[in-house]
Amino acid sequence: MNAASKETLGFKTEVKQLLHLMIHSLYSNKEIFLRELVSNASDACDKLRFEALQNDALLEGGADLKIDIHFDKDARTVTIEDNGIGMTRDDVINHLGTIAKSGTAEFLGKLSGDQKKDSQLIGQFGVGFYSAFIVADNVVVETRRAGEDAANAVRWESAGEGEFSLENIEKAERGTRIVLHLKEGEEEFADSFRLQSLIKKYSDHIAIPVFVQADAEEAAGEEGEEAKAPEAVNQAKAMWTRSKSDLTDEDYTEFYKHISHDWNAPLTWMHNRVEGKLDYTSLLYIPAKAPFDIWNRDASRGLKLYVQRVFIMDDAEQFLPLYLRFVKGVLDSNDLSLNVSREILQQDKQVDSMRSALVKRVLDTLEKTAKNEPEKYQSFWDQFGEVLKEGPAEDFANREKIAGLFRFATTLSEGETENVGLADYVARMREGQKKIYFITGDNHAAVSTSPHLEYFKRKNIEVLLLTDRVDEWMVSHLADFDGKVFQDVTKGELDLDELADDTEKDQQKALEDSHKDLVERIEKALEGEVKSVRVTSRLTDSPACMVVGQYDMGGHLRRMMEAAGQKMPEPEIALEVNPSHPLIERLDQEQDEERFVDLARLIHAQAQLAEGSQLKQPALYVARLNKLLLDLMK
Ligand SMILES: Nc1ncnc2c1ncn2[C@@H]1O[C@H](COP(=O)(O)OP(=O)(O)OP(=O)(O)O)[C@@H](O)[C@H]1O
Repeated sequence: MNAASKETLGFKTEVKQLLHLMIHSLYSNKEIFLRELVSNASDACDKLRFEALQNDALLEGGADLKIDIHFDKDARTVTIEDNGIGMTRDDVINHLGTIAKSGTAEFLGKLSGDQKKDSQLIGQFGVGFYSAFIVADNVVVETRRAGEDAANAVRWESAGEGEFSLENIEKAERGTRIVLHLKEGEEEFADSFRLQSLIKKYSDHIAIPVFVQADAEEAAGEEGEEAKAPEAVNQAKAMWTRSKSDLTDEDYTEFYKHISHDWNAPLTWMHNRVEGKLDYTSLLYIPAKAPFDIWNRDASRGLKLYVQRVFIMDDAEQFLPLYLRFVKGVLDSNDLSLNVSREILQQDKQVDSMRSALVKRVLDTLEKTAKNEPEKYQSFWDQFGEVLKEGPAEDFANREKIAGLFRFATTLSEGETENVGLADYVARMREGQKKIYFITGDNHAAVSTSPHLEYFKRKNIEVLLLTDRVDEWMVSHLADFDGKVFQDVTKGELDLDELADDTEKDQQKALEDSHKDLVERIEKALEGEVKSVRVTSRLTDSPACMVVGQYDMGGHLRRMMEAAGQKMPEPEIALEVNPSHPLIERLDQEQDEERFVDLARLIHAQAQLAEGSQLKQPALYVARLNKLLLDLMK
C-alpha cells in the first residue's frame, strides 16, 4: 500500500460511547493517561522480548528496550515512544478502533450517567489507550511492527470523535510513537518536572527504563560541561524481584493497577519468594472490586507468567483454579524453560506443585483477613463470595478450608447480610444437634418466612438462609463441615430423634395415631397430586407445608433447572399438615365430602405458594377460593 492509501474509518459504537463517558467521568483523574500509555508501552516491550526468544531478528540489532517521553511546550504536545513489538495495520484497526472485550455492551448498559458511579465502573472495565483523549483533542499513533520493513509502518490519527484515519508511512525504528496534542488548558503536562513526577508516582515499578526529556535549561547544562547520559526516571527493575522492605504500599498498589487494568486499589496482596525444590517468586493480589466480566468464565484471568524475569504469557490459567479467578498477579519461575507453552504447562509436575502452593497461600491469606480484619473480609465476601462457592466442587481436597471462608445469612443473624461463618454456626449448635440446617430459595424475604422454619425458630435452632443460585449445588458438593452433615429443612421427615425430647416424640406419636383417618381422607382427596400425607409437629403458624424426599432436588434448584429448559424427574412430594392449626381442625370435622376435597386442595395449593412454587392451575385455585368466600358471606 502506498502513502496515498489514507482512509478514514468509524469507531465502533461502543468505542464512541466509552470515549464520551470516559472523558467526562475521569476528568478529575486525568493524569492517569500517562500511566495507561506507559503501561501499554511496557507490555509491548515485554511482548517483543518474548517473541525474540524464538526469533532474535525481531530485535533488529537493538536489544535495549526503553520508553522515551518527549514534550514540546510551544506546540503543546507530549510524545510517548517505545521500541517494543509495534503494530501492523490490522493490529491498529483491531486494537485502536474497537473494544475487543466480550460483555462490553452489557457493561455500557449498566452506566448510569452519574459521573462518580460511572468512573468506578469504568475503572473496573479498564480505560487503557483511550484515556489519551481525556487530555488530548488529537492523538497520532505511528507504529511499525518489529520485523517489518520500514515502509510498512502506519499512522493512526483521531480527534476522538467518532472516526480515525489511517495511512501508510515510513518509520525507521520499530515500535510505537504516540503524540498527544494537548487540549487547551492541559499544557501543564508538557513539562519535564510534571512528567517525571507522574512517572515516579504511577510507573516506578515498570521494568523497562522510562526516560523523560529534560527542560531546555537543564539540558543545555553548564557551559563547558559534558552532556550527561540521561538517567531513567523509574527504578526499571522487575518490581517483584525487589525486597519487601524496599517497597511501599503505593508501589504495590500502582503495580497492581498496571497488571490488572483495575482502577481501584487492591484489597490485599501476597509477595513471596520460594527457594528450594522449587524456585519462584509470586506476587498475588486480591482485588477490592469484582471486574465487570467476573461471571464470564472464559474471560481472561489475572496471572502473568514470567520465566527468569522474561514475560511469557498473560492469563496463565494453569496456576490457579477457576474459583480463584479473581486473583491477579505475577508468577516468575526460575525452573521453567523460556520455551514453555500452555500445552507444556498442562503436563508439568512443577506447575501442579506451584498451583497447590499458590492456592494454599490465597486461602491462608483469606483466612487471616477474615480473622484479623473482619470488615475487610466482609467486603471481599460481598464481591467474590459467589465465585468462591464454586470451590468445593472444583477443589475437593481443599473443600473444608474453602467452606471455612463462607459467610451466610441465618435465622439468628441480623438482616440479609451474609456474615455468619460455618465455624460460628457449629460453635453455637444446640446440645444434641448433629447437623447443619439450611434452607434455599429465591430471596431472603421468601426463605426467612418459610413455614419450614417454624419448628426451628421455636426451638431456637439456627438455620442458614441460602439465596444464591449456586447454593444448593454447592452444599451438595460440600456434604459436611467439621464432621456435621448439611440438612435441607425442606427435605425428608423432620428428624425428631435428633431435635426433640421424649415428651415431644410421644406427642408426635399420639398425633399420628389420632389423625389416621384425617390423613387417609386427605390422601384420597389429593390422589395423584402428592405422594403421601402425614401429620407433623414442625409447623406452628401454618396449616401445611410441602416436603420433598431426602434425596430429591429442592424446590429452588428444580425451578431454576426447569426455567433453563431442563426436564426434571417428578420428586417424591409429601404434604405435611399441622393438626393443631384451626383450619386443619375444621377440615377434620367437615362432613360434606365435596367441601372437604375443595378445602384440602386449597390447603395443598397454599403450601405450594408458601414454598415459592407456581400452581399448575392457578385459575382453579382462585375459583375454589372464591366459592369458599361466597359460602362465608352467605
Ligand atoms: N504501545 C503499544 N505498542 C503495541 N501495541 C499497543 C500499544 N498500545 C496499545 N497497543 C495494543 O492495543 C491494545 C488495546 O490497548 P488498550 O490500552 O486500549 O487495552 P488493553 O491494554 O488491552 O487493556 P485495558 O483496556 O484493560 O487497558 C493492546 O492490547 C495492544 O495490543
